[in-house]
Amino acid sequence: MESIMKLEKVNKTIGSHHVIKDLSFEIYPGEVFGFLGPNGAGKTTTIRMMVGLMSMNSGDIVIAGHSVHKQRNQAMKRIGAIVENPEMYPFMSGWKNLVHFARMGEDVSEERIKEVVKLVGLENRINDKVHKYSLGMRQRLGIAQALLHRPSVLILDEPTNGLDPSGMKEIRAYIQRLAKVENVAVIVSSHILSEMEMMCDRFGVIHNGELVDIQSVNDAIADADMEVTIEATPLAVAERILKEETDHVMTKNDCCQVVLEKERIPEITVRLVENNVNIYSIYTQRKTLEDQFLKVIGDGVIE
Ligand SMILES: Nc1ncnc2c1ncn2[C@@H]1O[C@H](COP(=O)(O)OP(=O)(O)OP(=O)(O)O)[C@@H](O)[C@H]1O
Repeated sequence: MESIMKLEKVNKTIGSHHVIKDLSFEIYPGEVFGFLGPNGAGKTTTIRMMVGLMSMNSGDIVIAGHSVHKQRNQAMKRIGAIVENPEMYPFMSGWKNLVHFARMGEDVSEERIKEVVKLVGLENRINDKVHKYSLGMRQRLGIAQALLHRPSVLILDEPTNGLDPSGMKEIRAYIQRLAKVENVAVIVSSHILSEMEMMCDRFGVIHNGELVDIQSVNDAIADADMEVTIEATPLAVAERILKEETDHVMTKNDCCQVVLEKERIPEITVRLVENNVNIYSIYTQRKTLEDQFLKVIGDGVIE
């Protein structure tokens, strides 16, 4: 599949600080792409360059075949974004707000407005004034507004920020659905990793302005190490054998806890049994995206 957005060796220096370093990656239609990184990693700077709010020092961003450098207007027409809080008129209804924004763009029909309202599930409340909306509803109205002109890429900076768990769940479901229905590539930035795990198809991790990891969420989950808790006696023997196999061994109550690749579990179980260790139970739990993320960025200290 051909990508819809391509970053090509993007560099940005602010003052004397080299904030973005040779950043290259691609985004595909219909996917939800999580853009992850600790505070100060360069996410907002990158997003500001994607939406044309900030220039690059070198490199290029190509959106639906249009270079942000050479064909800025065409490139920007293909982008929908909520970067800061969406601008809404609180004493106008959601519908009137959308009509107002539709007039500022080209070729947005009433049919299209109805379509985006349905996509974000605001049909029943669209005639209410925006000041009566919950934060989640305002966020969904913002997404509807960003979708009006049928962008190829939708960029949402921290879309679940400030929402309660049920609001977060709702936004997640709408984002996933609209990516598929509209075949739009959605880029979501966040540092809430459990959120990303539930919402995204792929994710990229940026640290100190550099891309340090990019992979599908499914691969990340499949590759994740397992946390294995083994209830065994004699515990001291089990502990000694496990310590020969891995550095990550902890003993708790009647159990040893180790972190291992899944493939190693059978061989280690056999070794324990061969050494006359009695095994009463083995409990395995996959490490989360959060653990993987910390592994990639180390202790998260920004240089
Ligand atoms: N206007 C500016 N002047 C000086 N330095 C800046 C400016 N804007 C950003 N920076 C620096 O660039 C780096 C990247 O910042 P950026 O805001 O892009 O990070 P971020 O990943 O979005 O972080 P956060 O998650 O905290 O929003 C930081 O070190 C920041 O201090």
